[in-house]
Amino acid sequence: MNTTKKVLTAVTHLTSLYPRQLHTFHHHRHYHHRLFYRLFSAQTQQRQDDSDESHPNNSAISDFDSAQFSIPDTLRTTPQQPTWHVHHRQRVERIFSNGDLRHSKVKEEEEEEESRRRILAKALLEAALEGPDEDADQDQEVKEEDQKSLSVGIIGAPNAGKSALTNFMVGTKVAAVSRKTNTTTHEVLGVMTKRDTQICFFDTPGLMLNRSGYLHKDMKARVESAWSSVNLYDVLMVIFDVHRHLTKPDSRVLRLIKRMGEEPNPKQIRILCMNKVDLIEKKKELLKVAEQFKDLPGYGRIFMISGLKGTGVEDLTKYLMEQAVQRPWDEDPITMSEEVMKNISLEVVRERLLDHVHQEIPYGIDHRLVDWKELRDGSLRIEQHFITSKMSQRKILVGKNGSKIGIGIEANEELRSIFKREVHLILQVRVKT
Ligand SMILES: Nc1nc2c(ncn2[C@@H]2O[C@H](COP(=O)(O)OP(=O)(O)OP(=O)(O)O)[C@@H](O)[C@H]2O)c(=O)[nH]1
Repeated sequence: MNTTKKVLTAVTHLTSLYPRQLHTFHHHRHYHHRLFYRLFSAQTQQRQDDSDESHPNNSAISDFDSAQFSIPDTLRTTPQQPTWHVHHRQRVERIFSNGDLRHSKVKEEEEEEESRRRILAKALLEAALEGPDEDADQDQEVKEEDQKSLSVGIIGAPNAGKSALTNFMVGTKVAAVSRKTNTTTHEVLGVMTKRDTQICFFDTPGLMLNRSGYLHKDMKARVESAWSSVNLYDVLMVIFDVHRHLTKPDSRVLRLIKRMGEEPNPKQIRILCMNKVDLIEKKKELLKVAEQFKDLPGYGRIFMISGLKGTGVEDLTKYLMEQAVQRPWDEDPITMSEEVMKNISLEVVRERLLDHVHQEIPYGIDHRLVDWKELRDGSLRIEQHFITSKMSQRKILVGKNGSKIGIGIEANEELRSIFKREVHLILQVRVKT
């Protein structure tokens, strides 16, 4: 857990404590006050950034605009000021305090202060007791002489699950980043940097064998150079779809597995990954397959995994980490071009949307990045629009009374932690007329 996450966890815990605190320590009048405070803070807020109000897209009719809702600043320890006019507030407070406004206000403030102090002390204590922060050292620079590296070539038939597995290991966003920074002959599928170790995963496309287990003649020259470079990886991971192998085996895949495992390569560790184990109901079947390949001396280990669900992936990652050798890293783990960041911002919102909508984003909805601006304070203003021609689709995206606002809040938090800076994410759902 990185520091931000740790603080967020502490503060989430802190906010969840609030209702209990209200019942335990505060009398009902105070409770009403807090309740109204909450109602006030749900009112429309003024935009705080220096965005251009006259932006052409902003003037368009929008059915739902997340900018109209305040994104809670979870790290703030003092409550946000209500936006209702002070007179309205005082009137409401007077009703609930029977005119004894001053007295109750002082008392409330004292109680609030006391309660804040307690909660903060508790949260800090919990954060301190949580033990060393696993990812915290990732923010620290690792000296070149301390760096360890491992290159892993992944080989398998199309659809074996190479990308899904790499995505699971390194995180989708990181994979997307490294795809773009790739400069090698083989495509970089992903880069995982943990503590002093960096693992680069490479795809090895076009390395298919013909039915007799040899290279296709027509592509021989091109493919041969690819094959020779396969030997340059520290680890070669042969991956196959075990479900397909049990239901509709492909002789070419079988030959590939056999050929790679025929004999040990003194300069390379080879491992065999039986992927998509989640699709196999009778787990005994898996043992049969493992049995089938156990006598191939070329493989140091056989792993049973599901790259999509994550089964067995931790074990595989641990194994790979242990194979890393003293060598400076190849990739800068944190460089991101603006183009990549833009794609990430779209991907994160789409992911969140899928989580909330529980179905595919309806066909025909246009999801666009309409504005990307770095503000003077270093924060990012990102505006994305969903454009649809159907009211029914608008309902799916917006939810009842804008209940899907959570999408924007969660995506905003995630982007903030990926980009390591403040993010103002504005989402709009618009109906084409
Ligand atoms: N059930 C299940 N499906 C998986 C798993 N891994 C991958 N898939 C699915 O298999 C399909 C192919 O996965 P990819 O990761 O794109 O496969 P790939 O090897 O990168 O494919 P190419 O890019 O064609 O070489 C996708 O629909 C994945 O969702 C798994 O562990 N379990």
